[in-house]
Amino acid sequence: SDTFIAAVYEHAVILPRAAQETVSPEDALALMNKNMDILEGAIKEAAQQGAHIIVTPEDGIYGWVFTREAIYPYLEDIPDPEVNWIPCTDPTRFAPTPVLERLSCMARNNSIYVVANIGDKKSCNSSDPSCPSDGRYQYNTNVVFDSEGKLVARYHKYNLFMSEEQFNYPKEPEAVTFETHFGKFGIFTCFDILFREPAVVLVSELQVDTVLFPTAWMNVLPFLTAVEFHSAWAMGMRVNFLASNTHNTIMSMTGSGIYAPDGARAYYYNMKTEDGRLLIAELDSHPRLSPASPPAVSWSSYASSVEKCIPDERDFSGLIFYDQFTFTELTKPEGSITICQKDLHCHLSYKMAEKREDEVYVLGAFDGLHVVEGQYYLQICTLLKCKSTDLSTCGQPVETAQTKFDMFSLSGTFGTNYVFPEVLYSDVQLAPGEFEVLNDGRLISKTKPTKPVVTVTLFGRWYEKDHL
Ligand SMILES: NC(=O)CCCC[C@@H]1SC[C@@H]2NC(=O)N[C@@H]21
Repeated sequence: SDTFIAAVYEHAVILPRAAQETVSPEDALALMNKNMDILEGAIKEAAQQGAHIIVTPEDGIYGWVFTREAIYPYLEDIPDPEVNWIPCTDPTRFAPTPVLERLSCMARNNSIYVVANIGDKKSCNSSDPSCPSDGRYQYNTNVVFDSEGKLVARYHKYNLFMSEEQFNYPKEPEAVTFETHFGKFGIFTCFDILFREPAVVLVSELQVDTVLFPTAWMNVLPFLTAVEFHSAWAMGMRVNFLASNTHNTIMSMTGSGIYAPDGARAYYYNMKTEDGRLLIAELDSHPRLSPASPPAVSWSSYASSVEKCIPDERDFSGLIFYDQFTFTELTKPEGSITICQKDLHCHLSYKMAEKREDEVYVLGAFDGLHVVEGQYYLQICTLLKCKSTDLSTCGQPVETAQTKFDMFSLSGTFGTNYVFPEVLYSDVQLAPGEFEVLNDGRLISKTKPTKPVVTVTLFGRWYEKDHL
């Protein structure tokens, strides 16, 4: 088919009463069934609305903050999909797997692909020198069932966040794909998105059309809020991206979406209530073949051609999420300015509808290794609103703005081809259809931006530099 209907469900997970305590297998299953009751409602509704596939969140069936022992009763031994198995019709073929059986039946009974995140366990012994002392590997795992309930994909998360002490790393990254009549799919989980393997391999080498992305994502402004970063990854990598987040406002977890390469088709961000939400939208099955497919981008072309920047005494430093940026203030209502850090030169042309006295914007550059919660090399050019008119607040999280821009054009001399374009309006709103990336690397407003701007950012990841 040329198009398909995608669904993602943001789920307010029912958490175990004390995730640090070990419960019986019966109590573990009872909690998982409560979550699956809600997921089943969403799956039925999605199927009724014609969806071909639905994604549910990471940790969506049992929650988080477990110890290694406490999560054990929640785990099932998930076979390799090669075994060709429909748990719904053949539940006793392997060791008891009530969660796989129920998920498989939800897919089969509703004729829809179902994507879920659960825990896998694999026993091992001393013949394996890496076998953990408790005699088992435990993996954070995504599973996919096709519309007949067959297990078609199993993916073990490779980039665990802050080590996720309850889980093991798989020995090698797994690039998991499967084919459907509505395109080729790849799958990875949450923190994986910041690294080359398996995320970039799936898109750049295995050429998937759509990425399935269960996540439990804590939002961090100004660049790493879920809807902002995940939609930017879809655009930068030129794939469809189905992001299903958990919903827990205390943990700043909200933000799910159905993203196409040219912008969001549907998204949900809600820090006001504890409601989950089903999103449904139509996507191209093969977005690269679509006439709307954005062109390949030469990211540093434009910025390399403009006047080089000369450090100015008014430039200053500030931290954004532990990284030291170099900033320059936008002092005029319109203009063209540059800022540099190391090899990265960032260039901005802009026009504000009016220059307000009570809001300050800066252009910032960062070229360096981010070292908090994992190491990853970044090159970032950003236009952003400061928290107050005091320049020492520039880089602190800001959600709202009142300044409207008539136009913006942002570019940088990136050393990497992996650059994710972000535009975030006031109140954590995206700007689908209102901006684009030109093939010379400029991120430009297509029309006059309709809402006040919080940030316009080119977020570059330079994977080769992570370990230098
Ligand atoms: N479950 C996960 O793997 C969560 C990782 C996503 C967190 C993103 S990536 C780095 C930022 N730090 C946060 O606290 N949230 C952001």
